[in-house]
Amino acid sequence: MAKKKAPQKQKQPRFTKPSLTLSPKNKIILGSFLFLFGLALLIAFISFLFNWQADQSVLSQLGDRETQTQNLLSKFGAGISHFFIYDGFGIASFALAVLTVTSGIYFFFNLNKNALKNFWFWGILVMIWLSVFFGFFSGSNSLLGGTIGYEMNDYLQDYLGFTGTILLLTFLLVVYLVARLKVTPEKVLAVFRNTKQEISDDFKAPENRPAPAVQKTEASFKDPSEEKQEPSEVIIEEEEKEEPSKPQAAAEKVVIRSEEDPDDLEMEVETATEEEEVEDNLSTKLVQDYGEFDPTLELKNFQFPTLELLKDYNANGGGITINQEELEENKNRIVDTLKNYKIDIAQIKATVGPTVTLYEIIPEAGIRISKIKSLEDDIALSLAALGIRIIAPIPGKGTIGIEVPNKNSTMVSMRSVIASPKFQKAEMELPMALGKTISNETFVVDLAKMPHLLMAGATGQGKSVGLNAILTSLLYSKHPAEVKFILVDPKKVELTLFNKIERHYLAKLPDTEDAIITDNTKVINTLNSLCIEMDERYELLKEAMVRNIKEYNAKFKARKLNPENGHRFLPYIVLVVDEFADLIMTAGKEVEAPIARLAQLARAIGIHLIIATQRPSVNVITGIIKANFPARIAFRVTSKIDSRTILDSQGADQLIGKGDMLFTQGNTLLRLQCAFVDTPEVEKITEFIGSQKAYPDAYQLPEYSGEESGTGLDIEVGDRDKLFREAAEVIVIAQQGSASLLQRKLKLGYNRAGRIIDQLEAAGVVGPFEGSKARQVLVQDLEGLNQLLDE
Ligand SMILES: Nc1ncnc2c1ncn2[C@@H]1O[C@H](COP(=O)(O)OP(=O)(O)OP(=O)(O)O)[C@@H](O)[C@H]1O
Repeated sequence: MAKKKAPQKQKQPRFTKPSLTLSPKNKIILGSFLFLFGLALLIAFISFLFNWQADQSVLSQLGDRETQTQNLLSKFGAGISHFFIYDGFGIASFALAVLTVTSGIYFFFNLNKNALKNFWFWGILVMIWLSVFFGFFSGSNSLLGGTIGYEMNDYLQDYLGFTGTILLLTFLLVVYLVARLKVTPEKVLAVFRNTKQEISDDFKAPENRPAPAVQKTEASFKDPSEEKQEPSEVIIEEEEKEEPSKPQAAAEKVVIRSEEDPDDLEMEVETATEEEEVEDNLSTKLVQDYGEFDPTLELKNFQFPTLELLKDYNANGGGITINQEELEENKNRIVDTLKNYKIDIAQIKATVGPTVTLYEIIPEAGIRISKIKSLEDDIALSLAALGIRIIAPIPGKGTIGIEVPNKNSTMVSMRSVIASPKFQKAEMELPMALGKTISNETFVVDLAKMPHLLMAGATGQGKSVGLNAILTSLLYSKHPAEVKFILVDPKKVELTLFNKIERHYLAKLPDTEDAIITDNTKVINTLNSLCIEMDERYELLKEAMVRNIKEYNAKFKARKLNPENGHRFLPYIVLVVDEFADLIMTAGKEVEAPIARLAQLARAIGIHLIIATQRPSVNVITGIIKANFPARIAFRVTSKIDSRTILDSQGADQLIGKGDMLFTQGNTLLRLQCAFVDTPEVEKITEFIGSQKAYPDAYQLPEYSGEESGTGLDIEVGDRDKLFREAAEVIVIAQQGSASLLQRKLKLGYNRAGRIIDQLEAAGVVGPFEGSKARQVLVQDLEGLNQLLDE
């Protein structure tokens, strides 16, 4: 299949690296020299075979002009042939001549140099092998192996003996056949089988053979019986290809005519040749010259935060402590309680986690699961513990689970999850180390796969810590070039620490001061701007003919997308809203609509949303939002109804708080202990990052001026941009009022293009802002424009 050609308008990069590669002209000169030199070697070698004895006596006088030699290339021929054949590798030296001729052809036609290197490598090996092999016969003819072949053969025979040398040469031959000619036992067998098949086919009657369609057509002109007796030979002539630049899939024409009867009707057979792959030359060349595009280059000395910045909470005490007494006591209570209700247990097993212990029981046959489930409160009463959860049955296992909180829970430190191999080796786009599971395994998920996360929990149950844990995970795994955060914090205090990494990791609207958004009206603008970014990204993906951001960035890194056409490396954007309820209460539909739109569409283009709320009621987490957030985290909530709103099932109301949480990605519920990261730790991390070299500014989101600022523009004529007139013409000709068009055509930044659009609106060239659609152009043609502007 033909690969996509590099964009037509691709230009040479601005700086050209001094290159050692030959210019096309020099390649032709070198190619012809090598070709002719190789040819001279061939002629000299062949001539040497016949005249070597005659010329041998004059070898010492080759410097003398009067000396006569028989070699076709005279003294040069005699000398060089003697050097290579007699003193060198014997007749195997012909390989050198062939290799030189081949090199000439390769340079002349500028063919793939890697293949040439391969030729030389294997050619030299074959030459040495042949020379050693012919060394066996050097006694009878000293030209066969040459002096080197003879000596090497002699040397090998001294150490390995005659048989050993033969075995070694055979082994090397096998290596050559397998490594170079790719001969495999299967292929050898297939060749044998084919030959056998052909022989047996020959014995079969010709009419039994399925004749190719073309032969059938030809046969219809002849007497079939005649043909049966004397199958006429056909000559297949390949017509010279007239136009080498014809499309690759063009059919190859073959003329078939009978040799017996030259007057017989000629028939043209067309067979479609396989489409050749069009090498994406420019991108391959760019990658060869400059290497793959590296998005991290601008901050190439950026250092990821070190583990030392995180506190080691388990340093003295370490890990989970198993309290045998507590386990035994709980087990007995569970067994006794169930026995009171006439439920016998066949087996019981305990898994101790950081905060809860899971008791898995297998009841005796005939016990109804619903009966155990209904005893939840009774078991909780008898264990005198909060937060007991019964999972009946545990999905994927034939057991019933009873989760009982530990008396002394163990804190899961952020350090332990970040240091775990699971996180360190995670091959994910946006890895998040959320915490540890009940079996004490580190739990890491990919935000890019989720693709959006809804987080809820009553106040003080660990939401903010959870958000910090997620952000910390991303800071520990992603370079500032790869991910950008938009932080919305109506509470104004939770995420302020991240201000320090504004120019590394944050994204914001142009011309705004704070990157962390605390004002609800700004949230609306940011969300709408993010929608514009989303549309732009989809447009870029469409142009690049890829389906998602991963493929797009891979293509961009391989330099197959031209930055001059607006293509750029796309970082992931993670929008974090700390208190969604507050937002929806004040802005309502205005935020719900863009959030729903982003949630529905943004997954492919690398925009992911994390939304946290204290109040998981249905007017906050509306149906449309819920439908688009399949991944959910629930910390402890106060009522069963809230639990249902977040998880679609109860359970979150039975959690014990302090980071105890339930996680779902649409199917099963998983109980996790969230990793704990304290404010001073976050502060240290952000300080560590913030003190390093940063980008000049935060990542700029597309400008969105909001509806109210779109009207009543009053821009002085003198304040118009220098490119105002040119921009107006571009817009009128294209009849499309979009800033991105100006960006592309006039190579402007987004801000300047946006400003020009505002000026065009004020001048009456384009209509008002219409959301993500292009503005209406109010002037029909250039004449109209001139008239308008002259006024
Ligand atoms: N994973 C955890 N491990 C241990 N303790 C935790 C964990 N998460 C939270 N806590 C404890 O709970 C307290 C409150 O957590 P956090 O501030 O995250 O609550 P919140 O849900 O954000 O509350 P609010 O909504 O009022 O901001 C923390 O100060 C901490 O002591």
